[in-house]
Amino acid sequence: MTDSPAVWASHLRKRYKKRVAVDGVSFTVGRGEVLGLLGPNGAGKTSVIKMMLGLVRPDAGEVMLLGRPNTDPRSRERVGYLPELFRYQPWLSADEVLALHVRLAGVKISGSDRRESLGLVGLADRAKDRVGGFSKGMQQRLGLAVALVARPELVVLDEPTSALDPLGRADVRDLLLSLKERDVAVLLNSHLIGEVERVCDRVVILDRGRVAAAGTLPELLGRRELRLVLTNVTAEAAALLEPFAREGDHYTVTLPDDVPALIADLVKLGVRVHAVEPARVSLEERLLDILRTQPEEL
Ligand SMILES: Nc1ncnc2c1ncn2[C@@H]1O[C@H](COP(=O)(O)OP(=O)(O)OP(=O)(O)O)[C@@H](O)[C@H]1O
Repeated sequence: MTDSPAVWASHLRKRYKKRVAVDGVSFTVGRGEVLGLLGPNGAGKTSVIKMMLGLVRPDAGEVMLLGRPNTDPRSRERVGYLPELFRYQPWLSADEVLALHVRLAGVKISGSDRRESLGLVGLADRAKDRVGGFSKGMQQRLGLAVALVARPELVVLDEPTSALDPLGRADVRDLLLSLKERDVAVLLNSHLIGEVERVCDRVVILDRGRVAAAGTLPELLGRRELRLVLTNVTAEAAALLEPFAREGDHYTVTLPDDVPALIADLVKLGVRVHAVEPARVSLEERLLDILRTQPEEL
């Protein structure tokens, strides 16, 4: 079963009363792949995650988790989940919360492995402290430890860094990269686009319940650009740059095959070249582009 994808979701659909929250969403997450789920508020990301994990019943569609239909409880044995809204038993210590989840998962994980999980999320010295006294960020770290403790093959993280400080976010990024190295698949729902851009192999962009775009980062960000700072740009030189976007002396053009040749031609025409910088559209720019060009009524 290890050659089946970690997640295979096909044509998921969910309506809440009159509101269609998810409308025909399909995607896969490969083994060891980190898939980012992006989209504006209310796009349907959490609904997709909940249907995927069997927490919400879809109106239509199917899901296979780690090679088993998600209607089979065994499909979730090797799945770790950090929900968007988390709350752990305030009267338990961090270690007791982990021990409880290990028992619920029905796996054998030793006390030292539990401590290792707490160490991974920076809570090693708080194992015996009651969760009720934890800050929100510490509770989120604990949630990550809960998601990881039972050695999952798939980890589903719904906004895992919403309560974390910048250092905590960097820790989570490292954690995600180490999961990837261990061939653990990750589905990451995050509004922090920079985070998604840094760790995800592939991205699915949802808008109003539908997949607006999907692909690897190079596929989504394919358009490469060259940014130049130029003065003395004559009409003849400008023709060489077409099509371009201009802000003052800053010109953005499609990346040409031969950058030195373009620069040499510009210089020959008397243009003064102050800076040349190849650039790629950021995921944020691309996301806004995609969402703005979506038809109003889908
Ligand atoms: N239990 C529910 N009852 C009624 N409507 C719901 C329920 N859960 C979600 N919805 C609706 O479904 C739509 C999608 O919500 P969902 O929480 O999946 O979006 P999201 O992309 O995760 O949003 P956010 O980024 O704000 O967390 C929204 O219009 C929401 O109001």
